[in-house]
Amino acid sequence: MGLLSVIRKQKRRDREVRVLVLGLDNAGKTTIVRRLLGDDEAAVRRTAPTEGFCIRTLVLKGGYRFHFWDIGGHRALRSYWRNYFERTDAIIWVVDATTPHRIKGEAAQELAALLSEPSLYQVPLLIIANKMDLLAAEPVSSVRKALGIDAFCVAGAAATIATATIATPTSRRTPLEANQQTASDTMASTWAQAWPADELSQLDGRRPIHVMPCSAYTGEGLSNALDWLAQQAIQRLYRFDTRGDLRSSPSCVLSEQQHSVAL
Ligand SMILES: Nc1nc2c(ncn2[C@@H]2O[C@H](COP(=O)(O)OP(=O)(O)OP(=O)(O)O)[C@@H](O)[C@H]2O)c(=O)[nH]1
Ligand SMILES: [Mg+2]
Repeated sequence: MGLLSVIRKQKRRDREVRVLVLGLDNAGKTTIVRRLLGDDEAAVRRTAPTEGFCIRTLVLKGGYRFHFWDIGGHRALRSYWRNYFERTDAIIWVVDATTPHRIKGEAAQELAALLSEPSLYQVPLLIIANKMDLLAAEPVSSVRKALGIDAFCVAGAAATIATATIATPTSRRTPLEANQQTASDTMASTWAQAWPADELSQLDGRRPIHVMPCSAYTGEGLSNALDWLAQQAIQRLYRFDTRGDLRSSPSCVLSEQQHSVAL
């Protein structure tokens, strides 16, 4: 039995899932993790740049322990990212949707490097287009385009991609979002169909990628994002479990632990 198989077997027994939360500095990684963990409003809204990393653990229904490794995204820290790649079960890549220039340049480059990592091959990737509460936020379709995700498919990087949208209040819509109003409203009512069951059974040998618009401030979109991630990660590690108990929602959170380390 290979080492990977041994590790997988152990993880399955322990129901441990390791999730790397990566992205450029100021993207909103720590805010997202705090929102997911249900921290109080003051803690969610008052973050400081992460100097090293912080591990937060969510226990989801079914006893699955999701360890979120929130790692600092400042340029000086990025060379340390690879120290955490080993035994990763899922990646959350966060972008600040109000910074199209950074998404197209720095973020796209870092993401491309990440996806070419052999140790992360086949690891599910959730891309969060964050800060959708702000008027300056680009629509998720533009974020996806700027990141160059489609090119990974064309280049044969074997990805399955789905994109979802959230319905932004009309008063807060950017001109671009307003143009997409009809499509956006339709998608918002079909969240559950964003990743059909068929898709899950076809993922062997490929990397599932999902692009989700969210606001860590309001929490909008995050529950659905976690839901997708949980299903992908668990399906990958524990493929014999049923999907019935994987539907995550805040009520599925049973406990949490915290551990921080500065580099
Ligand atoms: N308006 C708005 N601001 C946000 C949102 N998420 C995060 N922010 C703000 O963006 C800034 C950066 O957030 P962090 O969560 O610290 O960013 P980070 O990605 O962890 O940054 P590093 O730790 O430096 O890598 C903070 O001022 C947050 O309050 C959001 O959804 N909406
Ligand atoms: Mg941080």
